[in-house]
Amino acid sequence: MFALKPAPTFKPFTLALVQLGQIGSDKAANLKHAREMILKAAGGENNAGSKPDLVVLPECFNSPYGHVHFPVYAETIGYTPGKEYNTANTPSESVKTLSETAKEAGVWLLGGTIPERDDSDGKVYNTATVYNPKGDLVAIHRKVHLFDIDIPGKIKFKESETLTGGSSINYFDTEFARIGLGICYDVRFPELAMINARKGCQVLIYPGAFNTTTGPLHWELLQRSRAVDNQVFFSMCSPARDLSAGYHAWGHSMVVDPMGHILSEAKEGEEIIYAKIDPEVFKEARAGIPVTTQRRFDVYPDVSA
Ligand SMILES: NC(=O)CCC(=O)C(=O)O
Repeated sequence: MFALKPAPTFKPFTLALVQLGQIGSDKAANLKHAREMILKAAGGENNAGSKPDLVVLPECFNSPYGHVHFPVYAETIGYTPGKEYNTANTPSESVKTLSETAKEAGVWLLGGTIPERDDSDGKVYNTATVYNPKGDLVAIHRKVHLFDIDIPGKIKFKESETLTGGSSINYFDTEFARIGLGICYDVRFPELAMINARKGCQVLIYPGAFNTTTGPLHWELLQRSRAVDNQVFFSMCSPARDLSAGYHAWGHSMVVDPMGHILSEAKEGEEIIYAKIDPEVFKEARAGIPVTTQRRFDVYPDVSA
């Protein structure tokens, strides 16, 4: 079992997902647009009725999505988990932009993912970065499971041509919840979500970019499954669909509650969606269907760690 500091008391909060469009080959333009949309999400009118506490961007928001692009757009972050990080001196223009924008907007920001080069090993990762409302970089997650698939006649994709998989499981604490991280294809591996849930995460959020083949089959199914099997809020934030791009993202960013209800869902285009996260729903789900206390680790001890 895990020796951890207790999770923060789960409090109501508002989540905003930015289903970002206009992601092209000009990184500076991508960053500029991302900044505008974060500020819009943080300041604009919304159906949740309050300023969001946490804003989320999609996977690979600063570059086109494809293995040939990752090394070209990769930036060095140099973040060590648990160590203070000075974003004022960061070599990464994406980290600088996200840090400044989180501070300007006064929100927590899960800044989607960017291709990250680790100078210590020269490897490139698909990495999510997280900022508090002061603009401090407080957590990263490197995509653990690389998206290598081949569905004949439909889609072939091989992130491992240029990316390396991360090797840690990550979450961050806010004043309203413990939030577990994953990235896109990571959602297909229930173990990752399960471990974060058992570490006390009440909410799991994965920037993602499914496609028009697997999206209609599994995007909603997997999110509702991870939500229900862990009795947590689960959310994925996609880029908008762009049929002129090399990769056609599915869109449909969504937020699911611990009973499997979809609280909010985008369509295909650029859109900001909001959801009120209510801890009562989490408590009621766990009290009514108490699987979190009914596990039989005596029967399956190999997954009890
Ligand atoms: N970016 C990704 O990891 C895509 C994952 C995906 O589409 C899937 O079907 O899984």
